[in-house]
Amino acid sequence: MGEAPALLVDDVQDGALNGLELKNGTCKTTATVGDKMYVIGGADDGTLSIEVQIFDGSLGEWVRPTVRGTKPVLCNGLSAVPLEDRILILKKGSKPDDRIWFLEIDTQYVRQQQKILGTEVVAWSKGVIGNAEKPVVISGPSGVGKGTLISMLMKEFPSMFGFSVSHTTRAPRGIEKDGVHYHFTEKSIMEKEIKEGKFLEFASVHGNLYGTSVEAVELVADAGKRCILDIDVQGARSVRASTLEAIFIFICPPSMEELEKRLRDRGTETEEQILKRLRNADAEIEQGKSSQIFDFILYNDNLEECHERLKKLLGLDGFVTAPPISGPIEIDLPMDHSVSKIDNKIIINCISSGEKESKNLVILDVSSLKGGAPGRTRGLNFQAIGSFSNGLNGIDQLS
Ligand SMILES: Nc1nc2c(ncn2[C@@H]2O[C@H](COP(=O)(O)OP(=O)(O)O)[C@@H](O)[C@H]2O)c(=O)[nH]1
Ligand SMILES: Nc1ncnc2c1ncn2[C@@H]1O[C@H](COP(=O)(O)OP(=O)(O)O)[C@@H](O)[C@H]1O
Repeated sequence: MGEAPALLVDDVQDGALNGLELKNGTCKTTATVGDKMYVIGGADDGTLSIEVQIFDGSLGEWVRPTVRGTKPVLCNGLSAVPLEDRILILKKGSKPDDRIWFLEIDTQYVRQQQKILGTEVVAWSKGVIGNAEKPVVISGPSGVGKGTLISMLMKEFPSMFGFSVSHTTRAPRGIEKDGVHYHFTEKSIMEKEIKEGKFLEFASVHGNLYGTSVEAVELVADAGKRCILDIDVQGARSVRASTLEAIFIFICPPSMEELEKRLRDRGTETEEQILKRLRNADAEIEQGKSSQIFDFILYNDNLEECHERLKKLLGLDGFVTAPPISGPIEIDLPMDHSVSKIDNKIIINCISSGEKESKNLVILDVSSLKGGAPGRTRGLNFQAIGSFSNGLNGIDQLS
């Protein structure tokens, strides 16, 4: 707190209004919300990601907040539009799927993090047009067949589903590969990363630490796929309480005897580990059936039948290959644009200077935002209004 700012207050006050770019060489923009002015942009130390500093007018000092989420990488310019609890950031000259970001300043997640850390917190979340398919959370006791069912689904629909690769402190089994089945890690490293906010959820299961990193879920979304998470009941509860909207499925064994048989026949655990897993299974099944966490309970008696039922509840029955996934719609934002806001509509006035200079409008509707940090902000809608040569003629169509 109170550290020397990369930019002086006077520079900011002279150089920029809300959302306009500063002209001091490094690409920065500002947004003022209440007493706080957020300076967002490239750090002067050559860091490649977009940094955030806050000038708190009520204290008269600069604050360097704790920044959660994956930071966007630098670009040729930024525009900022303050919304109620977050700031919309438009990146100029970036790839189409990397143009819309949100800097959360007072969302539920940010307030929760502030409470834990006792510091000022902001969080990044990438914006997604429309509603991407919800991730699928699969839980159930050890040996019930979660991994088998997930493999079958991914084999049948390889381009549709992507697996969230968890971190774990347990040792790899014979055929397991680091980075594919799990990120095998050390307890001290994982605990440090948990403190740094890199995990969407984590839990101690059968004596080891397991967790889903925000990055694991984002990598699947980046590949345009629907994310599958294989996590325990505690993890499912944490995800349920987070902003990640998902479908929650609990897999039950037909009987405890059959569960024990499957675990023993799998032959991957020592006797001691098998007994620990069986002891934990009772409580997991009870919680899975009785808690309000799960949307569906599937009994995995006959494997093929269970696979079919899983496909049915994911809307995939009858498909030989996966139905086309409605990929992210991309908006084309030219380098030159100006931004304004009317109610819940962000008006982006694009200027493209070709042979004949033309202008067009893109209207981003932010009235139905869903999700957010840690993870994507979904539910953005947009409308493009055709080229016109002067003024803001098209704007009448908005209000
Ligand atoms: N909370 C949480 N649980 C996980 C995660 N990854 C795996 N698990 C759960 O940890 C438990 C043990 O997993 P694993 O060691 O692979 O054994 P298995 O279930 O017998 O195959 C299972 O209930 C998994 O669903 C994670 O990232 N977070
Ligand atoms: N419906 C089923 N009937 C019989 N064996 C099964 C069934 N589903 C899974 N299995 C077997 O049970 C063992 C445990 O399955 P696995 O997918 O590893 O469970 P989990 O991931 O839930 O720990 C594996 O050897 C698998 O082949």
